[in-house]
Amino acid sequence: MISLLALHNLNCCDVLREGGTSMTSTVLQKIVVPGWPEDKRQLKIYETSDDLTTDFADYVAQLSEQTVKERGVFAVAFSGGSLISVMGRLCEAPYNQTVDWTKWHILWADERVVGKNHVDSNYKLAKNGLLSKVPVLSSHVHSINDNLTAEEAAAEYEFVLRQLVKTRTVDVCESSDCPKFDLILLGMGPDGHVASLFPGHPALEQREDWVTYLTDSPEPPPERITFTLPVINSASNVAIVVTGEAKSMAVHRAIDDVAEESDAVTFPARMVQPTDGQLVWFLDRSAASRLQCAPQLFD
Ligand SMILES: O=C(O)[C@H](O)[C@@H](O)[C@H](O)[C@H](O)COP(=O)(O)O
Repeated sequence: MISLLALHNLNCCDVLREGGTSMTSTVLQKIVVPGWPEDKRQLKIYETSDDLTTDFADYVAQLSEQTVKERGVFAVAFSGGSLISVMGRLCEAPYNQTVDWTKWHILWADERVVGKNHVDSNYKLAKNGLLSKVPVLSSHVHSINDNLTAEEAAAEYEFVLRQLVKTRTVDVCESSDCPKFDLILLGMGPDGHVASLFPGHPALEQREDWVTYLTDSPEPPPERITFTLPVINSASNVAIVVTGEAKSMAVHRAIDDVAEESDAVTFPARMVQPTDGQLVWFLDRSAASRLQCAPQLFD
């Protein structure tokens, strides 16, 4: 694994080269930025998708253990896409035995407004890829109502979320009054979208609602609901998992300091900046291949 800590002001950073630390990794490279809180932003780059998947499973399992100790529950929000197959590692030993699945409460950071059995359903994807294989309690799986319009489904999902916040099943963020998820798991599209927050779409601007809706998603299916940025940025932990060369330019725009200045307020993945929480990017080598902050990785 190659780990870069603290993503900004990388031009004034110290670079430390260390030996491999995990069983499968070959290189660990750590960039420490003076003045940047190392525990708030991390970028991890892996030689192989297998390295990534295993370290990601460790990360989720550790957060789950620590949070269950502290709060008695673990409130996590999933996205769709390839993230779910990465999460598949959690169904295997040792995680299937060591993770306290009965304490998990699961919501969706975004969902397509289709039936739960539809091939496009993020619920179905997560159910087949993870939830049906581990002892999560069905009463803790909070999926959207698939009998409603997108607008109604978003309003109802926000209501569900408000009830979970009232009981502190989902914690509350004191600075924003938004839900404070223990963990929000995101993928990223080649256009930089996260959850169903697409570049240039008004949903990206939404600051009042916790859950909003789209009927004109640039990517099919057109009708979706999504957490808004204030909810994502109020989480205790956010992980963004990205693999493949096709997303390397978006990774560059989301992370590098040299990217267009306007990207800070228009490029969704770059706008994921948890206020008090921690952000970890999990990348494979191909996805990281255009990162200017780490050219030494690719010499
Ligand atoms: O429902 C969705 O469409 C997703 O939640 C979306 O945000 C996804 O995570 C990205 O498009 C990346 O998907 P891939 O990893 O499959 O490219």
